[in-house]
Amino acid sequence: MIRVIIAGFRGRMGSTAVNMVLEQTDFELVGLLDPNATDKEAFGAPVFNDKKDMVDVKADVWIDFTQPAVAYENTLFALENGFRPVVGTTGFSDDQIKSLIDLSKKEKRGGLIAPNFALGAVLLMQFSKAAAKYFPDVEIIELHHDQKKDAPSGTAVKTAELMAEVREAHHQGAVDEEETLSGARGADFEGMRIHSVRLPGLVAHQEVIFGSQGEGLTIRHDSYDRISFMTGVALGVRQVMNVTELKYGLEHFLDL
Ligand SMILES: NC(=O)C1=CN([C@@H]2O[C@H](COP(=O)(O)OP(=O)(O)OC[C@H]3O[C@@H](n4cnc5c(N)ncnc54)[C@H](OP(=O)(O)O)[C@@H]3O)[C@@H](O)[C@H]2O)C=CC1
Ligand SMILES: O=C(O)C1=N[C@H](C(=O)O)C[C@H](O)C1
Repeated sequence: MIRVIIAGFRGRMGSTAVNMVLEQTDFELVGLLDPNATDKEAFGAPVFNDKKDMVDVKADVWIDFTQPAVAYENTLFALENGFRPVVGTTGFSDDQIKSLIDLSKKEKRGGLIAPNFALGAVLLMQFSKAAAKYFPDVEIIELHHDQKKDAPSGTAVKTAELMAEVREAHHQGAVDEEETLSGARGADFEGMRIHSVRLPGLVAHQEVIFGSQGEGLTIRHDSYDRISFMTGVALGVRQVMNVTELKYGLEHFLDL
């Protein structure tokens, strides 16, 4: 049995993850965290309001779908207290990811931070990296529900990071272009522009648009339902049991 804690269990993703964990015959839900929960128990597991009260919970994995402001401190807490983090929460800085990987190696503890657990989104990122080698002029449009706290999305940032590995940084668009309305050209990641759309009705979507001489290429992924992330979360929970360091990106556990 893999004993699992879920932080953020009342949220959109956390509640979907509760259902997923309860459905797996090799997972056991052993703890739930939410600062504003009033029940002492839910889904047969104890509920905590403060992570400091969870140090004695016997758990193997800490699933985290909370919010960007607490993602780093929660992951640090998990690693320091013997829980393997499987984190979907976004908003980590490069330095934070690096320091968490260093700590996990020191502790010899497996873990995963995945900006996107949907298998199609992971493929989109890999395909985008392959395309950027030959199509270095590229813009990202990410589209999400209007309650999302961070922009750009973690997926858009990771996509840009992967493309930056094979693409030389350069300015895109006219050298003398001018924004007559501030922000019109979006965020700038080494010259790649990232545009964030927030609308009710959306879940999570991304287009990566490449342009070249006389041709274009568009790669798109859609999560229509949060169930789309659960295959990846379940895979992550099982895989972190077999490794001794924290990985950044679900691709590390896929045969690509
Ligand atoms: N990697 C992936 O595949 C995916 C990642 N995400 C990311 O997951 C995160 C959560 O998204 P979503 O579920 O939509 O957000 P929600 O706002 O629906 O849920 C977040 C939950 O976390 C709770 N929370 C806040 N602070 C803490 C804390 N310190 N400890 C425990 N729980 C806390 C909130 O409680 P309260 O409301 O009471 O404050 C809320 O219930 C976001 O960063 C999002 O970008 C989302 C989808 C997929
Ligand atoms: O907030 C969301 O909903 C999502 N967040 C992640 C991100 O920022 O990339 C993953 C997915 O896009 C859904």
